[in-house]
Amino acid sequence: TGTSVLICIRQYFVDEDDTVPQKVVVQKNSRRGVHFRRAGPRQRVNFESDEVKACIVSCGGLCPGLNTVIRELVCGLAHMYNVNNIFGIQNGYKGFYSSNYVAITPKTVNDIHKRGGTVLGTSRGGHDTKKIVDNIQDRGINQVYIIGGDGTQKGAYEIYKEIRKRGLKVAVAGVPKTIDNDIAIIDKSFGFDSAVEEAQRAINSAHVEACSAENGIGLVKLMGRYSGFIAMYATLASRDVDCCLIPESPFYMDGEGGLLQYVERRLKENKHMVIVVAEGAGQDIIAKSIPASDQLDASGNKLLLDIGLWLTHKIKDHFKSKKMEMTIKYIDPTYMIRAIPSNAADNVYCTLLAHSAIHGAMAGYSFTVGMVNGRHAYIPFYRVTSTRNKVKITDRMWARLLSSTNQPSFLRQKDIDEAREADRLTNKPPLPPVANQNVAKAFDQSASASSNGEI
Ligand SMILES: Nc1ncnc2c1ncn2[C@@H]1O[C@H](COP(=O)(O)OP(=O)(O)O)[C@@H](O)[C@H]1O
Ligand SMILES: O=P(O)(O)OC[C@H]1O[C@](O)(COP(=O)(O)O)[C@@H](O)[C@@H]1O
Ligand SMILES: [Mg+2]
Repeated sequence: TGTSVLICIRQYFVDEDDTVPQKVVVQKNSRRGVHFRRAGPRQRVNFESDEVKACIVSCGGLCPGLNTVIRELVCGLAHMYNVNNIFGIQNGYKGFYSSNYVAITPKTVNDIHKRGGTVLGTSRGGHDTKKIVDNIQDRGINQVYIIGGDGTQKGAYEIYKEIRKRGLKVAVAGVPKTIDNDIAIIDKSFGFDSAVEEAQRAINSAHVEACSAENGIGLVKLMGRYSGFIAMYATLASRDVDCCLIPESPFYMDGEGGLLQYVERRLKENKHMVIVVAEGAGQDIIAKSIPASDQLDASGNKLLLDIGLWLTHKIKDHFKSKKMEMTIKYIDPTYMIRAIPSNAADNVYCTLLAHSAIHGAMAGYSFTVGMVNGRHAYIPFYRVTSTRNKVKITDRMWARLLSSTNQPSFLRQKDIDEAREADRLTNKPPLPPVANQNVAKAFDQSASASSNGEI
């Protein structure tokens, strides 16, 4: 009924009909395309302040900014909507049914944004939809804030569907977290900027080591299981990198146009070089020489072979066979990067995401919140979970990288054709799931089709 919305946000109400387009670059005669609900405070909210019992959980790997999101969810609920019944779920999804819920207040989270990690703890695996929703129901929780990556948002969608099935008045708000920046639809994920910035320190060290040796090579492995965004942006930011390898762009080692030939040429020209490799790059070529173990982590993610170590050995062996003096230093800064607190830009972004999530949950929506073309929007879960954001090697950004490093593209016509076909397929919108599950509103049975997150 809106009575609990405080004066301070009243003048900034968002019109219920405001939408954010998924695509801003279109052609003159393009169709209208997909639009999402614009995030922000509504005149009509679906909860009274004293009725709200909110909980917050963080899942998956660490990412700079997790504590900022937690802090701002708590402070935003308390200060904007006078909600004071807020609980932390410990150690990820399994904490819903295996640990005590911890009461949190603005006072207890006051300083946490200055620390890396998550004060709530996190984990992989342990998503048991029934047990989680049983606990939500038993404890009378009616707003669930879920911070996590692609796996976590899939889990949030399962929770949301179960809540709908049971007809509960519970809003589920997903806040997308991924240091790899691989979540679809959104412009970029929080923590990404901080990670790119911190990666510069590793690249600088690699450069110093490389420059100080005869034919020195500095090799840095950065995060990026399936998407090479951190590697690409860290390379573009640094200007010291001679070669960037990412999962999306296949490469080969031997022969004309191969990586080893390029490394040799670069050392002859420059006497040193820096290589940045995303952890998911070249997995297919390592698998040819080391039998892949096909091991999975607790969440079902494939455990990767260490491309950095493998490349180090291959490069060393190559120069040994050529009797050419060289030194290679391998740096893996993964956990040092993702454990830092978020930088100023990410802190602002985390704050806005948390506020947008709160406004949406107070209005009764269930969604993943995210910035889409610079505007905050409520995105139906299935849209963010059905595809993964990847570097498009047929796009201008990758072309910019190639012209900045001067590296060969390592691509054969077949690779380019495959990439074009993949782009064509990902540009096809995913089919909406079965009726009713597409609805971004968790309750309010009177809601018509226009209450979808997308319009
Ligand atoms: N398809 C899925 N359905 C339900 N829960 C999932 C699914 N995939 C992952 N999860 C759960 O989400 C959590 C985080 O997933 P994970 O892949 O480790 O990290 P992230 O969310 O950062 O990608 C884990 O607790 C995992 O059990
Ligand atoms: O060693 P862990 O904790 O499993 O994490 C490794 C993975 O975590 C990541 O940071 C991504 O984590 P998420 O899948 O949770 O977003 C990857 O870059 C890396 O592959
Ligand atoms: Mg993930």
